[in-house]
Amino acid sequence: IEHVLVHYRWVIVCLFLLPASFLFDIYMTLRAWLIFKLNSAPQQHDARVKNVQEQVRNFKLGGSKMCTSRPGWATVSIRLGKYKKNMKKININLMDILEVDTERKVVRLEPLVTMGQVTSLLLPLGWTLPIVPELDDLTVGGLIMGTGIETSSHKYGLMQHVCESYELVLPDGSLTKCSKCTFAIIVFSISRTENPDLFYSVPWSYGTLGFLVAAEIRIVPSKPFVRIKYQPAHSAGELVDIFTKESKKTKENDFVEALAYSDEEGVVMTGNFCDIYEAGKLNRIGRWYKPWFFKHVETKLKSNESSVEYIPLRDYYHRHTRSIFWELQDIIPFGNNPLFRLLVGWLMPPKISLLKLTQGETVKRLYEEHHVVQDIMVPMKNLTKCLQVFDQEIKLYPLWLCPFYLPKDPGMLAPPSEEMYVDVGAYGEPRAPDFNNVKTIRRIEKATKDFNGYQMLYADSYMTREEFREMFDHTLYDKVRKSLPMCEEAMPEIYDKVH
Ligand SMILES: Cc1cc2nc3c(=O)[nH]c(=O)nc-3n(C[C@H](O)[C@H](O)[C@@H](O)COP(=O)(O)OP(=O)(O)OC[C@H]3O[C@@H](n4cnc5c(N)ncnc54)[C@H](O)[C@@H]3O)c2cc1C
Ligand SMILES: NC(=O)C1=CN([C@@H]2O[C@H](COP(=O)(O)OP(=O)(O)OC[C@H]3O[C@@H](n4cnc5c(N)ncnc54)[C@H](OP(=O)(O)O)[C@@H]3O)[C@@H](O)[C@H]2O)C=CC1
Ligand SMILES: CC(C)=CCC[C@@H](C)[C@H]1CC[C@H]2C3=C(CC[C@]12C)[C@@]1(C)CC[C@H](O)C[C@@H]1CC3
Repeated sequence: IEHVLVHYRWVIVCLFLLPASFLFDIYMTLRAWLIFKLNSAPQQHDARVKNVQEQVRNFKLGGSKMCTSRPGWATVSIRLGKYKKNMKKININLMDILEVDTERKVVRLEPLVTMGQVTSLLLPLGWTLPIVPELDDLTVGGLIMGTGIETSSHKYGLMQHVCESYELVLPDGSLTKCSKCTFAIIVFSISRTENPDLFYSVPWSYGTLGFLVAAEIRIVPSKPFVRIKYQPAHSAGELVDIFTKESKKTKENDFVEALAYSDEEGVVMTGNFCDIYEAGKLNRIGRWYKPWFFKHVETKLKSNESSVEYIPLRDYYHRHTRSIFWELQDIIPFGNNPLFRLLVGWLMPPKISLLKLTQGETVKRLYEEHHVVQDIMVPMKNLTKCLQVFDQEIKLYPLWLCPFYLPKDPGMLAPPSEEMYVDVGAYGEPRAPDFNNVKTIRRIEKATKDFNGYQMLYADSYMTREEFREMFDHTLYDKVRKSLPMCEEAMPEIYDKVH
């Protein structure tokens, strides 16, 4: 079985995982439809939260700690979460959209709501989240407790920066709400803010302060299409220049992204919401028979000229979903073949959770040793140096470049000053001859720290506890953990979950 899993993984994926993924999606869509029609989600929310409180109150101190019961294989991250084996698992059965408030411009969501659900509901209403992380299965809880980024992040920041409030069941079983400390509140001492210390320490806390049971996230008006401009670059300098310039245009560009195809070539994409499209320039890239998005973008390198096309908004948001960025080419090598797309493309992609569940020990080990999945966030001014480090250490292309604005808010990320950052994402097989998963990633982690950057923690991290504390500012986190009853005794530390 292992031999087949390693050498003919596509057989298993095509014969079993694709139909299973399809059936799972049908079940979830029908369930969501029924819940919406019966309007049952908001009514059941309070009872479900009480159930979470009860489970937490029943937890007995001593030895083990608490985490969510979501199995490791079901999550969108590289790790399997072995810590879950020995911890008391709290079942957070909260997976519905509770309310869309277009007056206050917020949506209230339960933590297991996925990005796929959010876009299905909001886009037809003419609204969207300011940031929609692109994989359908990413959840609100995971993105808040971890982090979320998208190509609109140069305008809005990370997921944490578009959240208005969190409702949490704390380690002692009490329910609390915390919200942002706004300028008006500081200046006029309006006492509407609730526990801002907790609010600012929740992002990147990986569920170590309490259990999220609902969150209010801002919404912004959306339009049905995105006008995309592709600008090819034929040297590293040109790529970084265009990308940096476009990222600064926070008013002009709604979306900015770049794909680096080698150390010398890349394509910068800028996008804007629009209501209509020019005749002959509409490209419905989400359709099952269309080429994978990163392959389509690569064709833009053949020219020196920039070009424009229009993409339906939902297709744009989930543009990297069908090919799981460029990961699927390793799993189904003929996945982008036109005939395969035409016949089977509608079943793609297999669910990440099912890929994880069926990967087996050998595939997992091979991925650990010969594969890189890392996102490194560095100040934009260090992008050139960062690309050189990636080229020297892993030589893996395409690289995903996504700019984001990082304000100087309290919390785990404490940048020296507010500035534009960039996420450099590497997903695939490294071609650097002396690649060694632990040594190489450790060198990249060191470089990241030297650049005043941060590692995204859904990926494998090899830092020591001290190095981790140097990269992420634990001042507020430690203070909040001390102040919350039973927190230090009942909840693990972030490092113990992510290293
Ligand atoms: C995969 C998936 C998951 C989903 N998950 C959930 C979920 O977990 N919880 C959930 O509540 N919904 C969820 N939805 C959304 C919901 O189930 C419907 O798809 C929603 O879009 C209603 O569309 P409709 O056109 O069938 O309803 P219709 O009955 O035709 O809707 C009529 C009109 O009501 C308005 N409307 C629709 N939704 C809302 C709203 N929320 N607030 C105010 N006005 C509205 C719109 O103007 C719409 O045109 C999900 C959808 C999908 C595809
Ligand atoms: N574009 C992007 O921004 C992308 C982001 N990611 C990353 O993927 C991860 C999200 O994946 P997803 O599968 O949704 O999340 P996970 O289930 O992996 O959850 C991530 C962390 O959040 C904690 N958590 C989740 N829900 C709750 C809750 N209700 N209460 C308390 N803690 C909670 C989990 O705790 P526990 O360990 O106890 O289960 C876990 O430590 C994030 O880390 C994100 O940064 C990945 C790809 C793209
Ligand atoms: C855009 C950002 C910030 C991150 C994107 C990260 C994703 C490309 C990865 C997140 C989890 C990864 C997993 C895999 C591929 C790459 C991700 C989707 C696998 C599906 C690869 C095959 C393995 O057998 C299972 C992996 C699970 C996690």
